[in-house]
Amino acid sequence: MQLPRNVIAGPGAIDSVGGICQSMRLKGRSLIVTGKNTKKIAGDIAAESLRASGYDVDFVIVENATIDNVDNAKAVAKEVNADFLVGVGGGKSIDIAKLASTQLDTHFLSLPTAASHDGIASSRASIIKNGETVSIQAEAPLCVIADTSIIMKSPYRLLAAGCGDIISNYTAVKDWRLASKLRNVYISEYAIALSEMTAQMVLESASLIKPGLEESVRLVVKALVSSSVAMSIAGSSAPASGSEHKFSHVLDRIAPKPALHGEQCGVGTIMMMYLHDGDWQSIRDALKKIGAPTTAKDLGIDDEYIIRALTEAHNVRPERYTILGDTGITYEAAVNVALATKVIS
Ligand SMILES: NC(=O)C1=CN([C@@H]2O[C@H](COP(=O)(O)OP(=O)(O)OC[C@H]3O[C@@H](n4cnc5c(N)ncnc54)[C@H](OP(=O)(O)O)[C@@H]3O)[C@@H](O)[C@H]2O)C=CC1
Ligand SMILES: O=C(CO)COP(=O)(O)O
Ligand SMILES: [Zn+2]
Repeated sequence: MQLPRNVIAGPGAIDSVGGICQSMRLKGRSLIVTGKNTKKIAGDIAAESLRASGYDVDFVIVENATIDNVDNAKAVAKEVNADFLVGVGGGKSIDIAKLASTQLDTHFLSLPTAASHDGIASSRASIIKNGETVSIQAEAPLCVIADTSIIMKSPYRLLAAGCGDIISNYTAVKDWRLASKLRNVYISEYAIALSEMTAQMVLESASLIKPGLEESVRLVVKALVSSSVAMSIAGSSAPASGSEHKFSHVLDRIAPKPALHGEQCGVGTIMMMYLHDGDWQSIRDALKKIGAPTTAKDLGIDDEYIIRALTEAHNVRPERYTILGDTGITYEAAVNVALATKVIS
């Protein structure tokens, strides 16, 4: 069970990165893995704090979480003799730093700049390999430093997406339980309890989650960490990634302009909860209250891609059994699901 040693969340936390690294007895050179926007928003601040504590700092700017970009980050780390990596940004930057550091057998710190996904503290990395998103076992961050002032200032859309990623735990757990009954797949009741509790917390607090509220940020950041820990307890993303994530991963591949990961997972959860004969309306109502997408139109994705992603989702990670089964959903049935749940009209 891989868990972070420290999780520090609060306003201005990023200014203490250097001191925190010293307190954990990290030495030498650091490589910051960040995006083009997040370098300016947080990467440069982290670098200043690291340099003030005597660390050398280099940067690698990344975009998509592909295996090539992981390899490139490793090459740069070797070139600059980095002793540890710091992922600063959204899920992609953090996942690249997470897998690169694991494969380099060195430490990494996770500095999320948005509460947009639940990989901030997990020991899993979601990486695109041969066009498909695969979930790879990595090492959990040594430390998570979530600066709630930076996260507060991030576009609210990112926070709403993070809520979608957490609410998706509902169908992920239902799929995992189904896999256990039909395929005797190992499940962890601890991981399930934590994963479901986290989703329930967000669902029940939906009316408190609003733009510009520090309390909303704290609530969602804590939930994202809990969801991450559930994956680490399970040693797999299964408690947080089921049929709804398969749907999102197909959209990432086929949609001309995919939406955010958590947004797509939220919409996928509405439809997969319908397939599970669960209370999809409460899921939809909560996402609407939070201001997260509930329809294809909200996602900015044409109906045809929603239907295609539904019919192809079962092909993603076929070893992970879900409500979609081995042969998936037919075209007509996919249209019915999307219409019944008002995802398309
Ligand atoms: N490993 C795991 O357990 C998990 C992994 N994931 C993965 O995480 C990814 C989704 O993460 P997500 O964060 O949605 O996607 P991204 O990392 O692509 O971030 C989305 C966008 O938000 C920008 N951004 C981030 N923070 C800020 C900020 N404070 N202000 C302004 N813009 C900001 C990023 O900027 P920039 O361009 O600079 O990066 C990027 O353009 C997917 O690849 C998914 O598979 C999701 C859940 C779990
Ligand atoms: O996004 C995740 C959990 O929210 C990770 O899931 P995957 O293993 O499907 O990439
Ligand atoms: Zn997710």
